[in-house]
Amino acid sequence: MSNKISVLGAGSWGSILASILVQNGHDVTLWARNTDQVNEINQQHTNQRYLADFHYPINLTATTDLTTALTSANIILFTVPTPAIRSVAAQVQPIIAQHNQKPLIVHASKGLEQNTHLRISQILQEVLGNHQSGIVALSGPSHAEEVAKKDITLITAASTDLTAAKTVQQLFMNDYFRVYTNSDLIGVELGAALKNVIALGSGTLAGLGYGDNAKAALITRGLAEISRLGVVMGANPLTFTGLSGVGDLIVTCTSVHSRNWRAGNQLGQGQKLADVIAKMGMVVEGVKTCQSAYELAQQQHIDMPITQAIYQVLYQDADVQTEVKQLMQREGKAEI
Ligand SMILES: NC(=O)c1ccc[n+]([C@@H]2O[C@H](COP(=O)([O-])OP(=O)(O)OC[C@H]3O[C@@H](n4cnc5c(N)ncnc54)[C@H](O)[C@@H]3O)[C@@H](O)[C@H]2O)c1
Ligand SMILES: O=P(O)(O)OC[C@H](O)CO
Repeated sequence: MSNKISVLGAGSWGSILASILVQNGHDVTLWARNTDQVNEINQQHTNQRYLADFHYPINLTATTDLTTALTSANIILFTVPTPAIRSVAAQVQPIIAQHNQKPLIVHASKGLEQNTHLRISQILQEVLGNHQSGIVALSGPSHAEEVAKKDITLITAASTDLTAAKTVQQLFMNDYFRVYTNSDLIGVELGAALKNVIALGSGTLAGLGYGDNAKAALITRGLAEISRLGVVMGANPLTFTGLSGVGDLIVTCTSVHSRNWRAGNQLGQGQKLADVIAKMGMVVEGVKTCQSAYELAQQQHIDMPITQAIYQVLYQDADVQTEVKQLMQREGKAEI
């Protein structure tokens, strides 16, 4: 069955997810705020700033007009960075309030809101109000650059409403993109958000010249602290052994495609955070989410030493090498 899908946000992830949906036979409109970018997608079928040299399906159309993008959409996919979710949802809300049927709300973003510490589905629920079916989070190890090449990619569609998760699974499944379902929305969203913080740390270690032992140690102990916070927040600990947990942690902590890893790498080489972010020109979600994760850990009295060290570097101008030393010199502990 063909669906009418509105994809909000035309960065690397939104534009490639929109392409998959078009390839899978759906009627897709991509919404972006930048006119030049929309013209480029519609006329050249490229999006050079975000996915250089990739050609989008010719029947993928883009618009800067949100009302046009949302017209008769039965599914809305949010793919803007976390800090933009609330403002974009606030623009969507009055438009879909006029629709006879409530669209299914899906998001593919990875982060926690600053100050409120809310997960993305919570922000969407707050702004859009109750929906007939639950909000679905799409998450897992998936760099757009590899999906563009149709490399094999496996992700998870998570919702408290399994029917909604299965609908999203069917939308995206094809011979290179395989989607599982998961009812643990909290665990999937927390795994997605918190892995970006650990990936900043992994890049930093590489920038400082540490090797594979250090990387494996960081991934493993990073997973331990993600799970500790996740369980207190209501997640199923098993979710962190899945695609949105260890799967995404591995890819983001080891891939040169990762903006979070690359940002950390540059910090480890001594560059300033503001310069790193300015040069990236794309979202580095881990930076803002680190502050939320740090504050949540403080509030919940959860031991998250790696997140704390990264917070000190990002927000308190702490010396990176000193933070690594301090992590290593903590008192001996039991592993589990
Ligand atoms: N890139 C990937 O491979 C990938 C994979 C999985 C998940 N994600 C997640 O998807 C989300 C988006 O990432 P991305 O890589 O597409 O980011 P990006 O930086 O490539 O693009 C972000 C897009 O959002 C737009 N945008 C930003 N603020 C906006 C606002 N207020 N209103 C309207 N548009 C706005 C930007 O103009 C840009 O087009 C992030 O949460 C990221 O963690 C990315
Ligand atoms: O490039 P990053 O670091 O934002 O990571 C992108 C995806 O989340 C990887 O699964």
